[in-house]
Amino acid sequence: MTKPRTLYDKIWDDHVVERQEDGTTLLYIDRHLIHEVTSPQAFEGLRLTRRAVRAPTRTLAVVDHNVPTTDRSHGIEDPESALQVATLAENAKEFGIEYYNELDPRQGIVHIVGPEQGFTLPGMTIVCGDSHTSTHGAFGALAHGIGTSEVEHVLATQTLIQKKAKNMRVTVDGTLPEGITAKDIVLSIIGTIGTAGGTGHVIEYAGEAIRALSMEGRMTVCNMSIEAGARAGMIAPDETTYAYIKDRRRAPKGAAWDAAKAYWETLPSDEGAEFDSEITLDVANLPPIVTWGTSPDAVATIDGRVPDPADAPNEHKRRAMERALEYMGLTPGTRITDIAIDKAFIGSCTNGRIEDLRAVAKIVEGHKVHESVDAMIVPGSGLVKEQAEAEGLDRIFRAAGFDWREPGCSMCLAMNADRLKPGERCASTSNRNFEGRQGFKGRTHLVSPAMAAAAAIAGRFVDVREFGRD
Ligand SMILES: CC(C)[C@H](C(=O)O)[C@@H](O)C(=O)O
Ligand code: SF4
Repeated sequence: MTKPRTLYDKIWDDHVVERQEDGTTLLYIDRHLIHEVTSPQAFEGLRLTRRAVRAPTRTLAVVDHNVPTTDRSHGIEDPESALQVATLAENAKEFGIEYYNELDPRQGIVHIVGPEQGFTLPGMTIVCGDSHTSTHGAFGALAHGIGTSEVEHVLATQTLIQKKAKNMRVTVDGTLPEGITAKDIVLSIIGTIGTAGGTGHVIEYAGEAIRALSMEGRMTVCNMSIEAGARAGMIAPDETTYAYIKDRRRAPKGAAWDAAKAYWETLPSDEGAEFDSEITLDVANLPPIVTWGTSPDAVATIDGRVPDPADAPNEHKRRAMERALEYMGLTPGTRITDIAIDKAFIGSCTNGRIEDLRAVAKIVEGHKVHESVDAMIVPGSGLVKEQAEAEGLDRIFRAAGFDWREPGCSMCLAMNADRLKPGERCASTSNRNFEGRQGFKGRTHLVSPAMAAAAAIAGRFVDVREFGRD
């Protein structure tokens, strides 16, 4: 009998090109996604050494971080962004890589585009010069971010030097209550294990609450694995996965589909496979989660209050909490529902997919954005935008007073014109709430799309479970 293996073990084993005694391994890379921020020097490196891209068809390039989310049909005004975008376009052309420019309907945030195109498939190794590459793990792939020098290495060789991480399993039991989402699950996981809880590990998410999630929800969970410190997050493929992939443009067809599916079905962790660490959570009574601080593990529940540093377990924690509260402009003991917001941002690779927008539409239909709030919705891709418009969601958003934008990363990280002003407070569906993340001195509260939508309307955080009842 061979030793039972995890999903991670299996994908790893199937991609080893060579392994040295100290564990240093050359891994084959199936898919490489490229965006404008982390690729210019990598292509420059290829040029300097007169190398080609080893496997152009395994590489896909798209602009997302720098693109403005306003009308771009007349070019990009900001010279720096225009240069970043033009550079990617030139590099893709010169090296023969498929490229979606800012006017292409397939353009969008790289982690939304890969799955949409069927470029992301189970059992694959997938990398991108971007930390949220973990998103693709939702398909039962081993997917993680890499640095720019590694981007060059993958472009040139289609391999990556790695050491194997440990296996961690997070089992999420229970049936998710109405109005509670994948975002609340992952924020609650991070709140439980902390931002270093997954360090050195690849997390496999399992359990009935994970199985019940759509692919969109699974992507939201895997997306934030990086915020728990993990190298990657993954979910074993199942019928939900196959139904999402089938007939996508780059997915295998006909006999190739059958063969691929037969392989994918061998991937789930074997019974008795050993995990180096295990966590179990029950979400049957999970309330909506709102972050109060400047780290994604600073979580509170909607019915809770801003915590008091006096209750911190140690001096170091107390200081960090004090600093976070000062930055966030919050006082200990304040009810979360008494926190007023200035902006709402709905979008990002965490929550910029069609299902997220449907959840928002359900909340905002027939309501108006609060007079003191500026609210924007940025679809994760052109295809998400098209789908939302085909369903009439954009009309609901506009009628409620939301700004309906062109796809991109936008205010998730403020690399374009979409940003918070100093002191502004935002209900955001993105994944990071660090100081300055959404603009200098901007204040970010991470929430689910439904919670951001409800806050935009109420002007403060409210419980989506009660929203619209009165
Ligand atoms: C710009 C890019 C390198 C960065 C990342 O790696 O995650 C960005 O996408 C982010 O979310 O901070
Ligand atoms: S949406 Fe945000 S987290 Fe995702 S890739 Fe863009 S900047 Fe990074």
